[in-house]
Amino acid sequence: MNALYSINAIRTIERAALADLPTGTLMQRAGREAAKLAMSLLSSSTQIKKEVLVLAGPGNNGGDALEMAVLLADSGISVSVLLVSNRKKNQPEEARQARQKAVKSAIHWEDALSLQTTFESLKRRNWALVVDGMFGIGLKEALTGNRNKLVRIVNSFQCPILALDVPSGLNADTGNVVGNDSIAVRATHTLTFIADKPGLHTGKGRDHAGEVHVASLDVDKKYFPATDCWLNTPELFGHFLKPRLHDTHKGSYGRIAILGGAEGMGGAPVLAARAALYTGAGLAYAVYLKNPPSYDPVSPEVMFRAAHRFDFSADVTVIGPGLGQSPVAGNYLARTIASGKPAVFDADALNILSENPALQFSFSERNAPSVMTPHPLEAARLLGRDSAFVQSDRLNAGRTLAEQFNAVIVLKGSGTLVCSPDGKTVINPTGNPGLATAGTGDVLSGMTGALMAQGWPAWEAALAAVWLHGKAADVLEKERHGCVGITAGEIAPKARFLLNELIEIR
Ligand SMILES: NC(=O)C1=CN([C@@H]2O[C@H](COP(=O)(O)OP(=O)(O)OC[C@H]3O[C@@H](n4cnc5c(N)ncnc54)[C@H](OP(=O)(O)O)[C@@H]3O)[C@@H](O)[C@H]2O)[C@H](O)CC1
Ligand SMILES: [K+]
Repeated sequence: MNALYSINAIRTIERAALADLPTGTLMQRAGREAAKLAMSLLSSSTQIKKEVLVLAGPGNNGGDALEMAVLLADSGISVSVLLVSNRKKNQPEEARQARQKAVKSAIHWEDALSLQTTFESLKRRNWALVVDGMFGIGLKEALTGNRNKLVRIVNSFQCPILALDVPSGLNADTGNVVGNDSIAVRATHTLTFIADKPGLHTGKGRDHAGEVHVASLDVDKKYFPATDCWLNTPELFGHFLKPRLHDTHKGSYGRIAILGGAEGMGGAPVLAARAALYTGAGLAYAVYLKNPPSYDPVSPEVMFRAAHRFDFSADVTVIGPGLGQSPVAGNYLARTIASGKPAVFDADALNILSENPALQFSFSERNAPSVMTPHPLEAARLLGRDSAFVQSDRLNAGRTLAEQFNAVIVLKGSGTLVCSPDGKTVINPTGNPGLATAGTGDVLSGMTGALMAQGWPAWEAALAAVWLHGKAADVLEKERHGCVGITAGEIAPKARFLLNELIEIR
């Protein structure tokens, strides 16, 4: 359903399925599905003469592209193919057969020998659609030389770009561009084969893959191994979306305390506490290390306390928003870890933790439900690495932290990950760059804590909070005609609506 599979798993499935099918079956199916999607993209093009450029690589990804090109040409569409590698040796058998078929079709072949002239002519033409069938899951190294130049040209085109299986240059496991600072196709649409892949949805994946479509190629479910990786949907936390009973009171929905608010950062706990109330917590305290305000006129429902009067009796503590890294903050972090109560660890709580091996040890010994919500730099500090390391393989970083700290990890960023200590990974598809603004992390930690305070397990609370937080930003983006200028305080009221809507439709 929303399962995601690694390249290795896809290879295993493909091998098993191919062994039971005549040669070329899956490639022909891939070509047919690609032709269908290409036709539908062309049908919304306003161009009168609809010319399609197909880039076909040396392997089976190129074979898929040629199967598709033949079908388009057969139906009267003007198709030009550029063979990205003319190599005939070691060509996979299916790809060789696809090329033989293509040679006999009405395809126009671009000159692959005088590439510089060809590149110049490609730039001048007004394509209705470009299909990227250069490289799929077989790409091994960065795209260099002429391939790099070609991708640069393709990325400058204004027309729809349809990537087959994976945008060339993107690692389908990690969502990183192969060769780090190299290049990958920026597609508007990706048609991925057999099953969906994690790298299309996290890191750089979302920017490169565009709208992702999955074509299973009718591969029987019996070939699919169990997976531990999914895209986030409300089905994953649906069990806890329950209407409230009349005979309940505020205590039934939990008390949450947000611990932070060092000098100069007093807004962060308020944002988190408000978000907790909007997500249904019965009572929310904003606990300040020093000098709490007496009340917040905008949200007088939030109760303010000084940390020295806080006794960790709340059902859930969220520690981190505006916490700072003072020794006092460190003491409260140690007490939260030792409290034996469910807790969410965010922001400076994570920074303090990353510098303190003794705290890390006591953290890993905790038995109470724990959620950590690092952004890539905080995750990097916890791992003793840099953020480039985290971003180069976000799944690996999230899974490592979950195991190391025995906590649910929410690794924020494009395609936020939720990882559990028992190895499950969920990638969140909601959200947009409007969330890249101050305070949105505080809102997320407040929302997560609020669901835990209402009795949700840490895993489902994190999944729901991340999904609702992103979806709220998507709703705001639609309403405002763009994602620029979304502010953190706007998110929780929208998330409240979405949460109630999910409960209602269940
Ligand atoms: N087999 C089927 O029926 C189906 C396959 N599908 C599609 O197949 C691809 C995977 O195909 P594969 O041939 O394994 O790999 P690719 O086409 O992605 O690319 C491999 C070729 O690319 C060369 N290569 C790799 N990296 C580079 C690079 N940096 N620069 C230049 N060339 C590169 C590689 O050459 P080698 O010499 O290293 O072997 C290969 O020639 C999959 O993505 C699907 O699109 C479908 O699933 C349908 C069924
Ligand atoms: K591709």
